[in-house]
Amino acid sequence: MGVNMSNKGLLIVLSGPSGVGKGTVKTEMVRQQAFPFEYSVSMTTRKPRQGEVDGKDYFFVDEERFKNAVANKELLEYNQYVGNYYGTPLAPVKEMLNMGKDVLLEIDVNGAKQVRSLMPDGVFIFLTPPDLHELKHRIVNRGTDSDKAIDLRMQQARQEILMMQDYDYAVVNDTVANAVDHIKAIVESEHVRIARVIDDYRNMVKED
Ligand SMILES: Nc1ncnc2c1ncn2[C@@H]1O[C@H](COP(=O)(O)OP(=O)(O)OP(=O)(O)O)[C@@H](O)[C@H]1O
Ligand SMILES: Nc1nc2c(ncn2[C@@H]2O[C@H](COP(=O)(O)O)[C@@H](O)[C@H]2O)c(=O)[nH]1
Repeated sequence: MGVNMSNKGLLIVLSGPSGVGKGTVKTEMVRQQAFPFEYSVSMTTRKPRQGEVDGKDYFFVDEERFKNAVANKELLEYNQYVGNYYGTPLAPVKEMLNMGKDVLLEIDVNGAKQVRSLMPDGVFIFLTPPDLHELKHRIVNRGTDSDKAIDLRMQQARQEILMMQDYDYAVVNDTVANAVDHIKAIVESEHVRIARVIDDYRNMVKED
């Protein structure tokens, strides 16, 4: 983890297997106003689920539009996941960070790896389920995926959980309240850490 020495906002990458509760935890952080952040709305070729709103949950696009976005370098990262494309529009992320706002990305582990190599100053948080049985229970209970899609998501999850060691922090989503508190503490301590490093450098320059 590097230190962001500019006045830019903090990039917060929340990743972890599908169904662990990333979206639920993010929504609760917004509801509680746990800390100020902007949410990066991803682009996807997946069809909207019931209740999902274009431009709020995702930008729902067809494959041609997605491939154009890739070709035009409009995406910070992208990945194909269980038959659909998902990617992070770059311009709004850059704009928000430049305005000094913290930006939260909620993306899969493959995308997080790409972001890590491009923006190592971010804070990378892996949300993990208490166990795989509970993960499956959550995906099944969500009621949005076919049996085949559930099997594919569980197969992916087994691979993804092994990548936890590449993250700055792991947070167990046992209860949503615990996960929110833990993420809030991580972001706050990250801001304190950055402020301390900047102060140390300022003092060093003064003393010279
Ligand atoms: N701590 C928790 N305890 C019990 N159920 C939870 C918890 N967190 C989330 N859930 C439930 O698990 C299901 C999956 O949650 P959610 O859709 O937020 O996961 P996700 O990680 O965002 O998934 P995806 O990456 O596929 O979008 C939902 O039905 C949600 O209500
Ligand atoms: N690499 C990216 N992964 C993303 C992005 N937006 C969401 N996701 C991840 O995809 C899977 C499936 O999501 P679902 O909404 O179909 O359940 C899940 O792990 C998401 O976190 C993105 O922009 N880039």
